[in-house]
Amino acid sequence: MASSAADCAPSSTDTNGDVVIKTGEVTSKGRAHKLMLSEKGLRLISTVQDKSGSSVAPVKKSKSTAGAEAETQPNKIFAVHFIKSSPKSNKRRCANIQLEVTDGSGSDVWISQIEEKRKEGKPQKLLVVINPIGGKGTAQQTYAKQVQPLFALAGIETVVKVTERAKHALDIGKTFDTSTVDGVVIVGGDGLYAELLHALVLRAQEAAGVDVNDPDAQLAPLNIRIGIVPAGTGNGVSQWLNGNVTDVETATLNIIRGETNPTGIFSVHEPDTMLASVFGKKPVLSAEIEVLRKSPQPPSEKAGEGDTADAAVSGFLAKITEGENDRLYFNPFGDSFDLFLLGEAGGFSNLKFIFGLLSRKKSAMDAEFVEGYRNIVGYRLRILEEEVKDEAAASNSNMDHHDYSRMLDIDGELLTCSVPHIDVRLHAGFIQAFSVNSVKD
Ligand SMILES: Nc1ncnc2c1ncn2[C@@H]1O[C@H](COP(=O)(O)OP(=O)(O)OP(=O)(O)O)[C@@H](O)[C@H]1O
Repeated sequence: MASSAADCAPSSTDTNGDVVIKTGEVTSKGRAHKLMLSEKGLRLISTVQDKSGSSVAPVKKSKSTAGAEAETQPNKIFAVHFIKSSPKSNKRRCANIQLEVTDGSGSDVWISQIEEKRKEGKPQKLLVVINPIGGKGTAQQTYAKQVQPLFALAGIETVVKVTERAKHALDIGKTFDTSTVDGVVIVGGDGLYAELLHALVLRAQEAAGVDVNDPDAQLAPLNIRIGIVPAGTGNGVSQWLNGNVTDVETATLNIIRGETNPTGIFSVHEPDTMLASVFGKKPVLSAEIEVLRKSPQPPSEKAGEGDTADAAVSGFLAKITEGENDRLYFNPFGDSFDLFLLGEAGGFSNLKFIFGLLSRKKSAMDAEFVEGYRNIVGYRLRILEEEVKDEAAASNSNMDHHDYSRMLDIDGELLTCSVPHIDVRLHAGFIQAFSVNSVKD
């Protein structure tokens, strides 16, 4: 019978001083290792060295021998799914390793003890919201083939909802009893994520009596963990949260691992109304800007002189960290953000900048027409209605300048302001997102 971690009294500590729960002998691809489960997790330590210092294969069994043993002995083979990091690229990727127990014990004991350890503070039950038409339209198949099997292996129970129409996620977020689950996971793109989050944020504020239309209101916390499995087109949020990759299995394992990091959201307001709460946004308009900085000024105070600029036609914001090797990192975990306004450089230069930014090239930031406001917590845009500078908009016969100047493109979704100014605020660390914080400072 498989024992639990509680049955196994810790008897020693490892070299890092962490309490060891269980050790044993295993082989992987014929090489011998010591397997150690400690308070910090699982470690595989190579035990046999050849003259050159690399591991050798001390155990070789014919297939028939292994088969015969399997009939008479407890199951010895098990697989461990894990995430490995690449120090060079700073990317995280999932991997798995097959281990064979060689010390006479069975794999069941290992599986149950690793599971016991994994479960501490980890999600047991999740709401999964799938957008069947996001991205390539294969989110349901992706979930069935790659996500659900890993959740099942980890013993995670799921409540699955497939969206039936646009904005359905808003209704799910408004009505689903989130106290019955340990987290909400979306299988879709940034749009679905923003919709569900928006509904959950509004609901939490309503319950706490917070006036969401006040840009400077302190939002009530969202007491539910959020995760995202990439199945959209852009998948920017998933990339930022999951160690710079848009890989389905890595995202799924991050959710199973249960690590969460406090992650910021933005709210976008026009006077008296909260238009959206989103992860990032790209306003497309001509405007004056007033930037809000964090302390020493309280967030509601205006920025000092010199922080007001005008004539931006579009902007992009995120907290951007410059790493090694011409790399940029988008950091959703910071307590401030950087706003970049794109001047009138022409479509190609703007596109080149955005492409460089999305490809995370540090050199993209050198473009002369980019005006950066670093370490800010919010801003106000006053839209210059008489100075719409986008020729495409000006030549669009279905839309006059007034309509266009009040239109916001928020992650691909168009919203129209009823008055010509908006407020944008960062709510730093507002949600607990299943994620790895792989951003280099
Ligand atoms: N069943 C559905 N039918 C039609 N539209 C839907 C349905 N489910 C969700 N949507 C809409 O799909 C839109 C986009 O979804 P999602 O973000 O998942 O994918 P995407 O746009 O391809 O990816 P990304 O936002 O990362 O670029 C959302 O605005 C949502 O309202």
